Amino acid sequence: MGGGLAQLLAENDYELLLEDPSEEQMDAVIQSAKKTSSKDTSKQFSKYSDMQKLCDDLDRPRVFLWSLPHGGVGDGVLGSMLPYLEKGDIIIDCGNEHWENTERRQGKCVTKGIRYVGCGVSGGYQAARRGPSMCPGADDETLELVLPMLKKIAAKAPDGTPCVAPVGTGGAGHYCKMIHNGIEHGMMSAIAEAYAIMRVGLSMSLDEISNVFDEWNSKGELQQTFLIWISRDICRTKDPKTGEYVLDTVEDKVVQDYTGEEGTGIWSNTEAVERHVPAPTLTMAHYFRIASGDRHQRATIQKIFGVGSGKPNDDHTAVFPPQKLEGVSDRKAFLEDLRMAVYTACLAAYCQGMIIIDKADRANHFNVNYTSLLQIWRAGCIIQADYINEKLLQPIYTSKKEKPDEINPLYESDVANDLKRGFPHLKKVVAKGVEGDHVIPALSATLEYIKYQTSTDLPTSFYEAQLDYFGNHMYDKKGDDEEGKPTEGKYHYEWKPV
Ligand SMILES: NC(=O)C1=CN([C@@H]2O[C@H](COP(=O)(O)OP(=O)(O)OC[C@H]3O[C@@H](n4cnc5c(N)ncnc54)[C@H](OP(=O)(O)O)[C@@H]3O)[C@@H](O)[C@H]2O)C=CC1
Ligand SMILES: O=C(CO)[C@H](O)[C@H](O)COP(=O)(O)O
Repeated sequence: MGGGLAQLLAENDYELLLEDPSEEQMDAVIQSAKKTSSKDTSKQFSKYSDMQKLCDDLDRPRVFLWSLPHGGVGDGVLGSMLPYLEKGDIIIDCGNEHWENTERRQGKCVTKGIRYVGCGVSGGYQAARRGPSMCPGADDETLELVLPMLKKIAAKAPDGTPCVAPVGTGGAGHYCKMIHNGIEHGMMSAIAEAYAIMRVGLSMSLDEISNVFDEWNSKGELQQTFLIWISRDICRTKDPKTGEYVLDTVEDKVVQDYTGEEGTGIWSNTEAVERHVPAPTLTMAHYFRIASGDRHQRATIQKIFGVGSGKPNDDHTAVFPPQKLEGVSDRKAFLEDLRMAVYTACLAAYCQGMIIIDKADRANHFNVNYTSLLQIWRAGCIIQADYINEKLLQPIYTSKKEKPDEINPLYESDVANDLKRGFPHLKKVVAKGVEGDHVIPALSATLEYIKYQTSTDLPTSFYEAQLDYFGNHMYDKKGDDEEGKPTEGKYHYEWKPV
């Protein structure tokens, strides 16, 4: 990511002083720039292995931009620079850093007059090279200083507006990028689940599935959705050396949460729970990927259930294998159900993410600029979804000039209508999927979400009774609920007098 951003900055006429633990990596960046740049940028790069020398050689005001693994690495790099930094220097942290680390570092820097920007970057390594979506958070004055440079390199929406804008103060940029990734995980899971339904449930070939994704991407509610258009490409990509579909060679495990490379999935779900925001599309997608990550454990459990050898590499099977869907006489109609089911899950993921941001915004005084945030997500990012962003969410957020106490997309009739419209399609897909033993965690969780989030008659009356029975936790009587925040119940019943 850092290498791509460096090349992009060079192409935009900036001079780059590179620093990396590996000289080879710096050479690779310079070589890549030679091959891929629209002009000769080789004279704009120089390599450093000594932080003091790099700091001395940089023109004032000095701007440091890095893209590092989160946590200790960033702390270490900042620690190695701090002795040489001065008032007015600017650091732009483009990694996926935890927002609390960002705020801690901002606190550390501010005492020396150093400006620290927490800038989430999205779009992957290719966008880093050609134009990413960038989500910077810091005080207004600092953002004003860095925006001209970031605007030059950021992705541009079709109307030319750069996908970078001031998002908020403190750790707001990294916070919003973290939730971007949470939304991304919900969307990815729903699409992966739909892929398997088509492949196994409808016995479709990869080329056929690719065509379906292409159609979904071309019009309607999933139009210009990054994850749909890359799904089209993933399904049709063959390795020219072997003639095999690359997808058919990919093992079924997502390991990022185990390796500690990334933390955004864990953090966004922890945030949801801690802020009391039901976000089941995000959370079920996350549980699904952590279950997938430990293939050895799955194989062991499978053997105990009486299937397979227990060795992760021997088998690609299941105790309850997904089946061809029964009773789908009209494939075209079912594919339309599937399209709407995926759209509904993607929309729910967006809503859940926006609600988490809203809660955190008010609790942490981030002062999030939602119009900026949605502008940032218009192009160059993984959750680009034109209909959801431009047709549904932008009108809602731009109409709220005076920030109300709470911005909740579920309170908005256009979003509500779409979730209502998607519900019967999602229900059909989930019902068929359940019948055929398909693995559909994000889709089924979204169906449940829509049901419970729109009901005032839930089985949780029974749950509350259980809590009161064993724990004297108190309950409210029907009709007692007061407007406002949830409060402790007023009644206890001696269910089993001693
Ligand atoms: N990959 C992606 O699609 C995206 C990644 N991100 C975020 O960007 C950041 C970088 O990701 P990515 O480029 O994929 O990761 P890489 O592992 O490719 O790059 C990490 C960089 O950090 C350097 N580094 C590692 N350890 C140290 C250390 N102790 N001291 C100094 N430098 C160190 C590495 O050096 P060396 O090259 O020598 O190993 C490398 O240059 C992460 O925070 C990631 O979450 C954000 C959006 C998209
Ligand atoms: O930030 C990203 C995209 O937006 C990166 O691709 C990141 O590596 C994805 O990791 P994770 O799935 O663990 O969030």
